[in-house]
Amino acid sequence: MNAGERGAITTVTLNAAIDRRLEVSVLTPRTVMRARRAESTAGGKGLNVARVARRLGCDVIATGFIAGHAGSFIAENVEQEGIAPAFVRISGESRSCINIIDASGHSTEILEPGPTVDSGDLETLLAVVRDQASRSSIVAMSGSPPRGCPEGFYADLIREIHAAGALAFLDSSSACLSHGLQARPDFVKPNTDEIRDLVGEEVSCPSSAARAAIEVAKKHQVRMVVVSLGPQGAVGAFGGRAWWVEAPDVPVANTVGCGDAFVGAFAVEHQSSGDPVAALVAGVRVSSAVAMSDTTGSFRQEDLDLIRQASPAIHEVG
Ligand SMILES: O=P(O)(O)OC[C@@]1(O)O[C@H](CO)[C@@H](O)[C@@H]1O
Repeated sequence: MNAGERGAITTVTLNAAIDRRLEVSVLTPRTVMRARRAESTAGGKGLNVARVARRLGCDVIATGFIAGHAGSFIAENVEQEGIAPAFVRISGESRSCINIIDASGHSTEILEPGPTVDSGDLETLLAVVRDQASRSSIVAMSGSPPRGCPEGFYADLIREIHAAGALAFLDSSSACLSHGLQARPDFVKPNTDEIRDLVGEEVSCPSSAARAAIEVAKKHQVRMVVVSLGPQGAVGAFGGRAWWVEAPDVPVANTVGCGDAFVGAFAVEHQSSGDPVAALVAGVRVSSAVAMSDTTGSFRQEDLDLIRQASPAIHEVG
């Protein structure tokens, strides 16, 4: 099978979750609060990536660990979205991630630890990823690891993905990111704190992000390094050059899952055009549309259509 026949994008969510979004008027610690609205979606970063890539028309396979009744909810929710589930079932119960939004739009997140994996679970997932990578153009791995998962596991997955001939995208942090970089993923998306830790210099604006992204790309031989700058947009370093795409000015309802939406949209555009700058534009546009929607890691087509009407603001920087 050559790369052109690999239609799908596979996402890996090591610690899948039920994302619970609760709306309250005022968040008051040490009191009893009643939520005005509550919503549950399949979450953990990789499943937000999967949902967005599917909504953009791509064939998507979702793998990772799920457990218990919560795991069944996650698998059903994913299937309803038209995503092919290829999860590994483990013992215990998948976690819930709580996002409390108050009337001023501020978000407070509480993330449960989730179940513990053992070496047999990890071996099973490696085999599933090896198999799915052979029919995918891109395997996108996102999020924090569950308990019991070694920090170098993403690096093991990257080696399997490359051996199967697919591109490896990694969106994680701390030790998982630094270990993962040693296996040379094709794409990473550190935030400003994470890239500051990698280069040892403050990153606060597009030009400092561009310098840092070029340095990380060169040092770790990563083809695509993107730094998310929140409301300022994103900077991407590709082939020794860097571009900044400004985010459009939109009314923000819920920012949880915007970074994941960026990865989903970047992957879909990269798969179809192979152009990382076009993928950077797609990522910024779709993550802005996701910020406009109440639902975590999802967007309304009319918001995206409106954003797409304006020409993107792209600048070469660095
Ligand atoms: O613990 P992780 O996997 O790093 O993050 C989990 C999480 O906060 O990330 C997503 C938003 O990016 C949410 O869907 C989810 O609850």
